[in-house]
Amino acid sequence: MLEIENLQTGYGRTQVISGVSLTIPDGAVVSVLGHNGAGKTTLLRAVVGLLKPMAGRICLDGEDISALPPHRRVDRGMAYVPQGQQSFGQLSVMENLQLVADGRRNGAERVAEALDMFPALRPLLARRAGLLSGGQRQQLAIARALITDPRLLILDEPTEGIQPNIVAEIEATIIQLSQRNRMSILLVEQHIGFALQAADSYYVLSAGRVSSSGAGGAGSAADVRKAMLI
Ligand SMILES: Nc1ncnc2c1ncn2[C@@H]1O[C@H](COP(=O)(O)OP(=O)(O)OP(=O)(O)O)[C@@H](O)[C@H]1O
Repeated sequence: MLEIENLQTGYGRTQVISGVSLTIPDGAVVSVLGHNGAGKTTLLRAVVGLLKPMAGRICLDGEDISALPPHRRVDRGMAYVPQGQQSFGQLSVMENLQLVADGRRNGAERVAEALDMFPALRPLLARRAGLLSGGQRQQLAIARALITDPRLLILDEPTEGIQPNIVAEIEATIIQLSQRNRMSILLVEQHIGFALQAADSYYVLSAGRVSSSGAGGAGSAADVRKAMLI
């Protein structure tokens, strides 16, 4: 579904990603691991079109989308949930969902389906998003992305700073989206255990390059720790 070929990108003249190649097959979960500052978020920003490639290509279903702006990539089935559980704090949970659903075909249905993935949000629909816990806000952020009916869901550290019981719910939902809904998922994740449990394959980024990659599953943890020198 997505092929990144020898991607180089960064900020201004500063190159952060120095030749990354990565493949996400249809319906697969691909985890990207790496230390702080390795370039994980920068890679995701390039995939969704918020950063231009300095070199290399990004292909979706065989088509080079490197020059497409972010909204055209969303039209083609990409959804991006950035780090930090972003939502409109002054608006209610329902209003946050409605904002994405408005003007979309089957908007109401899509909201209901997103809430089915995160039933814990149902009793909170009237609450201001700014009053939610970090974990609830993350669930809302992913639910908003699901309303766009993505084929490729891109998640930046969805479990960062979240209490363990909600981490488990988010993890279960991600695995369910991939296994039941056949959604492809690109996941940046700090928890090596979850990143590998959920993943069909993994890539470790070090200083903007892939230092290790392989099949997902708990059996790869030793290789990942070695690549990350931990
Ligand atoms: N807007 C920016 N302008 C200039 N440099 C940036 C910008 N954002 C990030 N960087 C630099 O790019 C490098 C990679 O940052 P990035 O956020 O992609 O890393 P990361 O692997 O996602 O780290 P973390 O786990 O801390 O989120 C870092 O050296 C960072 O300082």
